[in-house]
This record gives sequence, C-alpha cells and structure tokens, in this order.
Amino acid sequence: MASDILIVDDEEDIRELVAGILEDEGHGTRLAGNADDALKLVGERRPSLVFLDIWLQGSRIDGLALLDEIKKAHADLPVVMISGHGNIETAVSAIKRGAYDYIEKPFKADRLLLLAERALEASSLRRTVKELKIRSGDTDFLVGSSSVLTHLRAAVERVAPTNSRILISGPSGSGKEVVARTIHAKSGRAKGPFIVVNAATITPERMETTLFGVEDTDGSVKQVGALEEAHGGTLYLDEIGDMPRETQNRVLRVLVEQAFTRVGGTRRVQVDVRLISSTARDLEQEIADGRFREDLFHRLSVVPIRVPGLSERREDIPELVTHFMDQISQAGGLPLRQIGDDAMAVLQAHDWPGNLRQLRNNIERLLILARGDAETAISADMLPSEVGAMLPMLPTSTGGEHLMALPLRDAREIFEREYLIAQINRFGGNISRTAEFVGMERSALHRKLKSLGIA
Ligand SMILES: Nc1ncnc2c1ncn2[C@@H]1O[C@H](COP(=O)(O)OP(=O)(O)OP(=O)(O)O)[C@@H](O)[C@H]1O
Repeated sequence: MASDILIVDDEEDIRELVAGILEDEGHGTRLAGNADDALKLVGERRPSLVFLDIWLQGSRIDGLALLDEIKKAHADLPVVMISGHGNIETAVSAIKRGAYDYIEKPFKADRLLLLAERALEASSLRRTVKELKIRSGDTDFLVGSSSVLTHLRAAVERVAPTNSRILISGPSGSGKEVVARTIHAKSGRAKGPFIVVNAATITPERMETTLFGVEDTDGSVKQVGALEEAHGGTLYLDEIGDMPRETQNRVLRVLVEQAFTRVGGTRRVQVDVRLISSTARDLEQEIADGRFREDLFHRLSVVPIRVPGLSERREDIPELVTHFMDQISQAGGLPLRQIGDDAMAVLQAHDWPGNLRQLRNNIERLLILARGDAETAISADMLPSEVGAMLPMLPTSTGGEHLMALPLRDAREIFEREYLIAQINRFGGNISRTAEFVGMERSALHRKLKSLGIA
C-alpha cells in the first residue's frame, strides 16, 4: 500500500469521491464523517496524510479546531484542507495554523492527486532530513555548562549576528565545526546555505576548482564552486592552514575584491558570503615558517574564537555522554544504557586527545558492544581497555568498583592491603623483614595488618 490517507468530510459523496480517486492510484484510505470518528482513527494508527473538510457540519468541533487537535499530537502529519467555494480566507488561516495546503470544491481529480503526492513527498523529505541531521550529529548545539563553555557560548551569541569573518582555533575534534554551524544558525544568514570545504582532505590541484568552480571554453559553467554555492550564506573553510600558497593568494584576492573568476573563465562572479575558517594548527607559527600568508591571516581572523579541548572542560563530560547516548541511540535504534558512577569517573579522568569526537566514538562503541542487558549500568570494567589505561587501578581487580570511584581513604586502604600482602609474600611471611623493608616498626606493622584485616 502506497500510503494511508484519512479523509474527513461530513458529506458522504465527497468522502467517497476523494477515496475513489486516491484508491485508483494505489493509495490506502480510511473515512470519517465527523471529528470524533476522525480522532479515533488517528489514535488507532497515525495516517500518512489527512484530507479535512473545513466546516465539518454536525460535528462537536469544526475542521479548524480538529486541525489543531491533530497537530497537537502529530505536528509533522500533513493535513490538506477541503474548502467550499468562497471560504478561501479560512483556508489560508488554516495554513497559518499548520495545514499543508487546501483544495477548493469542486476540484479536479488531477489536482487532488497532485496535492496528495506533493504533501506525502514533503513529509517524507522532512523525515529524511530529520534522520540525517540526527545521524550526522548536526542537531547539536553547544552542549555543556562549564565556565569555559559558557564563555564560548556568549562569544558565539555576540559574533553570530554580525557579518564579521571569524577564525576558530582549537584542537582536532573539539567542536570547531559545531561552533561554526551554530554561528551560522544564529545569524541573519540562517536560511542560506552552510557550505564546508576541508582544506586537509582536498588535494592542492582540486582546491581551486572546489572553491571557484570551472568554466568551459565556451563560457558555460562546468562546475559551480563552493564560494558560489555559499552565496547568501556561510562558507566554512576547515583546516585553513593546509591550504596551498597559490590558493591562499586567490582567496585573499576574493576577500579584497568581493568577486572572483571561475577556473578557465573570464567572467566576474559577485558573491555575498560570510567566511568562517578554522585551524587546529598554530597559524602564527605557520606564518613565521613562511607557510601561511600573514595578510590573509589578519583578514580571516577579524574575530578569533578559541574552542577549548575536552581536557579543559571535563566537568561537561557527564552532560556530553548523555547527549551522545541519546543521539546515537536515536539514530541507530540502540537501547540507552545507564553509566555507573565508577565508569563516569574514569571517563571524566581520561585524557581525550581526540576530544569530543573520540568521546563520541567511544560512547558509540560502548552502546554497540557493552555486555549485559540494557537494564544493567555500564561499569568501569566494561569500558574499552584503552580508556582509563593511564589511571591508577586496583592492584588486583576483584570486579568491584574502579579505584577512581572511591574516596581517598577507601582507595588508600585498598592499596595498603594489596601492597602489604604482596610484600609479606615476597619475604616469605617474615614480618620483621617486611617491616624493615617498608620502613615501619614491627609492632606498628602488626597493628596496621590487624586494622586492614590481614591476619
Ligand atoms: N559542544 C558540543 N556539543 C555537542 N556535541 C558536540 C559539541 N562540539 C562537538 N560536538 C560533536 O563532536 C564531534 C566533533 O566535532 P567537530 O567536527 O565540530 O570538531 P572539529 O573541531 O571541527 O574537528 P576537526 O578539527 O576534525 O575539524 C562531532 O560529532 C560533533 O557533533
């Protein structure tokens, strides 16, 4: 069945007519003659589209009120209003209240089918975009409440509405692209495109065609470049430090002249683009070494923004872990898991050289590979072995809590017990020799062993 379309109209003839036309094209239909029947059918199974009469005579509520009810529970469900001749104004107000479109009676079969197809397609596209956004992690805004992140967020709010060029610096995987996307989303260009060019992954030969596009000898456009694509929006130049010198010259010229020519072309292309660039390298050093043009640096870095590495904002880790788990479980249909206190302590103490990207990858791996059923909390010993490998561990793991989850007094006690047992064993149970080696009085060692429960 192509789709499940609900037709709501108080006139039986209209219901049958609409259903007949749609069924002939292979659509599935369900029919309701009043608002309550319609709500019941929507409740039984969410339809893929609703045709809804505006007046709906003889019902508890009219078509517009029913539209509100349906939208309250299913904001994304497309609804096409059926309007009588002469009440276009009402139909327009229905669109303002969330209807997809309207069709006026009497209508032609072709128009009805076209509208149905279009409404279904728009709704499926919206769903796909939503899924893709979740999958690509594009839905994140700056997660975290640490003071460094609060400062970053404030800087983003300040610069977003201006049109100034921004250079974002920060270690790899720290969230530079997310910051750039957030700036774009909060700017006056939000409805325009956000185009990404990663200088680190594009060969020097392809750099110019990627940015400027290509024109054929007859003047026709063979390839549209990123600058042109970003017209009215933002161009994000990732890893700007990797851009070849010749391209740097051309980019500088574009910034000065606000126009460029396509590769192989002669026509001037005028664009209105906001440039945000990023670097994980120390560009000042690149300039000192003669690899990056200083004048370009100053033009790109009108407002510099620094994104801190994860080790500078460890207190955000629990919030980020929850955020990534929600995101990954929504995108991949994996069950959510609880993270035990000891596992969280290890995640928070671990050094994350790959920053947020590495943390996210580990959470994904954890959700896929973690043992035990979905109800059991993930404990420290279930973490990937390299996570926390540099942290102090229990000398003999008894499957209990990770040392990092214990207060100092308990951790010290565990250490002392394990250490002294090992030393006594080493000296064949000889307390005097052990005491001498560990630097304690024999009697003090005896008291210690007793208090630790070592016979
Ligand atoms: N503040 C944040 N809140 C939530 N998720 C974030 C945040 N910052 C980054 N992420 C996520 O972390 C991952 C890495 O982020 P991003 O790609 O923006 O880093 P980057 O610094 O641009 O990396 P690279 O240096 O490799 O270009 C992505 O999955 C992104 O969705």
